[in-house]
Amino acid sequence: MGDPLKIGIIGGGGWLGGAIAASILDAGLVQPRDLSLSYRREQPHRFAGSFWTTDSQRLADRSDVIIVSVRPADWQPLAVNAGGKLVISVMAGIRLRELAKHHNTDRVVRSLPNAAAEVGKSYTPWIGSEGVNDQDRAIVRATFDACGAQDEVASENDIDYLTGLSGSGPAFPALLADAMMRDAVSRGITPDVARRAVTAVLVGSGRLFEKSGECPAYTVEAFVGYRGTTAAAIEAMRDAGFDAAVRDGLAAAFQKSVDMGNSS
Ligand SMILES: NC(=O)C1=CN([C@@H]2O[C@H](COP(=O)(O)OP(=O)(O)OC[C@H]3O[C@@H](n4cnc5c(N)ncnc54)[C@H](O)[C@@H]3O)[C@@H](O)[C@H]2O)C=CC1
Ligand SMILES: O=C(O)[C@@H]1CCC=N1
Repeated sequence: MGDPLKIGIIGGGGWLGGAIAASILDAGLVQPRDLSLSYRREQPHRFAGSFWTTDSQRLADRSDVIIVSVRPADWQPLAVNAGGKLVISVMAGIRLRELAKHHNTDRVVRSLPNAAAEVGKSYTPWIGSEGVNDQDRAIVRATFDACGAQDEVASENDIDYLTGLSGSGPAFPALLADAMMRDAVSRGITPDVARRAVTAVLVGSGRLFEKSGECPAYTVEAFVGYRGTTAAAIEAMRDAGFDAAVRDGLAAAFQKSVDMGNSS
């Protein structure tokens, strides 16, 4: 890649922008002095040695790669001319064509990390426009490998679907954890014990999946095969509509991403 890479993150003061900044600094993909971050109101007290600004055009002018990490509703008023540079969007819904037009560049990437970027465990699907070259692809891979794992996917339709599945994904175990905790507390378990138990279940099962690499269906069937407490729980949850609730939730997220693209 030759000269040190200069990266700018528009919305670097936010949740995801800050997580990406921390990950790429930790990975040594960018040096603090070569990282620029823009914010809207109050400058966050992090990333000492990097360049903070409220002027996102100035950020773009001093960067080779511009990551756009503002909320979709804040993107239309964001007037930043990338002048042909590589622009990587992490925004839900916004399509490649609109990104290219809006930022005056044919080198655009649409990506969708998730909140686990904060702990280096995001999964990030992405797709590039025709103008994206091999060196750009290497930068995108390095950026999102630093945040966890990444895949280049075949279509923007895949991104719309994965926006719900993996982009929104960390919210779903949180939903399950919340439901489990509330049930436990309603049955007299102390909130402290309930929280420790539920957290251990989530972290432990995630690690088990990562280690074994086995298909979730196999794990479920193995538990069902015991014909014990787990089978009783799984069957009751399925009878109450668990699979349909997941399917409907993912369909709603997919449709929302498509609708956001249509209205951007
Ligand atoms: N948080 C998440 O789990 C995920 C978020 N995303 C996408 O990432 C983007 C950012 O989301 P979050 O970080 O969660 O939101 P956030 O609200 O925490 O961060 C956005 C930041 O952009 C700043 N901002 C807005 N307009 C600006 C401007 N003109 N110049 C400079 N800064 C500006 C805001 O002040 C805020 O700090 C969204 O488009 C969202 O769709 C994608 C995947 C996961
Ligand atoms: O909820 C959202 O719209 C964003 C995109 C995926 C996760 N957060």
